[in-house]
Amino acid sequence: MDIPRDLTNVTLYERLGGSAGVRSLIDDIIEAHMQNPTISARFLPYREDPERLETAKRHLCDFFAAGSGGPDRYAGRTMPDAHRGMNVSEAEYMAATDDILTTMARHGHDEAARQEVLAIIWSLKEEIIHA
Ligand code: HEM
Repeated sequence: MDIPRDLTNVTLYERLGGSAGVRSLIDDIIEAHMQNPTISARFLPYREDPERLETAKRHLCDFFAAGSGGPDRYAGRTMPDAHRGMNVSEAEYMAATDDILTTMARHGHDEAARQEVLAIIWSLKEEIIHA
């Protein structure tokens, strides 16, 4: 007999495709940041420093995974610490958010998943801008 699958028990992390899904999202989100005129200047220098880029991507993956119900522990800095001194503006925050949601849509993630991620990002706004 088929046991009906209760979709409400599927974590956001699983719906994002687990570790591999999150990694491919982060790769494409960072690429989008590098091509977004509002924030590219913040991210393009990382092209010249692949090791630093990889560390930042690893932290971003862990952060995303830990925040969406995955098994990973986040070992990066807190949001105010990571963005301190950058003086990130509201427009930059909106541009980054837009890249994240657009990339999720391109990866086929539905409205519900995008809304959940948006809610998390929104809750962090005050910790990121003008930190
Ligand atoms: C939209 C919500 C955002 C989230 C959830 C977020 C999250 C993160 C996380 C988890 C890290 C890794 C911290 C670490 O390596 O210890 C990070 C690093 C970074 N973030 Fe954000 N961020 C956001 C928005 C922004 C914006 C708007 C900018 C600039 C326009 C920005 C610029 C950076 C940079 C340059 C780093 C790398 C710092 C470094 O390697 O020294 N972030 N962010």
